[in-house]
Amino acid sequence: MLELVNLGKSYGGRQVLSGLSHRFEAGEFVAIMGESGVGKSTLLNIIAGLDAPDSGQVLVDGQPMSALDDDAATRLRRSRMGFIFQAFHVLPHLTLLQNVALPLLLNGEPPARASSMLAAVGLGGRDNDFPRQLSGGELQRVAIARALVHRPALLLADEPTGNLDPETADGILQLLRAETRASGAGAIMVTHSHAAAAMADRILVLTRSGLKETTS
Ligand SMILES: Nc1ncnc2c1ncn2[C@@H]1O[C@H](COP(=O)(O)OP(=O)(O)OP(=O)(O)O)[C@@H](O)[C@H]1O
Repeated sequence: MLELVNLGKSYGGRQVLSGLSHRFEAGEFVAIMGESGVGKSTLLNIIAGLDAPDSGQVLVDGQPMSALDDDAATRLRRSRMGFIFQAFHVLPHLTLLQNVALPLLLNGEPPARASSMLAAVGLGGRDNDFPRQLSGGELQRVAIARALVHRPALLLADEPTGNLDPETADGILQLLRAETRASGAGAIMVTHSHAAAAMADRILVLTRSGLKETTS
């Protein structure tokens, strides 16, 4: 469903991605690992359409993202993708419930599932709290609930368990797996954690020469 064709990206004359091609199948859970600074977040941002490649294409269901106008790209992201970013982008003036319900509201769907998603990430009963009342790990769990609430076809996650203790991280990873399996969603998860990567269907390592499959 998602294909990267010959992607190139540089910042200020420094080449980060070069000639990167890869095909992700629908419904597979893929972990991307690699050295700090190699371009993992850059790649995820390009897939998410938040950053543009200098060259090459991102194809979604065979269609180049670059061929979509801004409205169509926004609709595609909003309805088909879920995002968990390193900076959680939780909106401070909305309650936790309102934050999690946002993707449903933007897609014109009833917000019924938002409260149960908060409970699923261990924040049951805190619907009316505000983000300022939460720890970093709790905020991350709100971001995870929001990324999954509209059952996206593709989940993009940048270090989704980076701020969590090992036990909470394990619970969240199991939730990510269960939710994506239940809805047939694919996931691309950038992580430095071998424990997190171990639950993926495939582990890819990003190096200067591209994405390489690994068995460990
Ligand atoms: N907006 C930007 N402007 C300039 N340089 C950038 C920008 N975004 C990323 N870079 C540079 O691109 C390189 C790759 O960054 P990126 O965040 O993608 O790496 P990463 O593999 O995700 O690293 P980490 O594992 O440390 O999070 C880095 O050298 C970074 O400084």
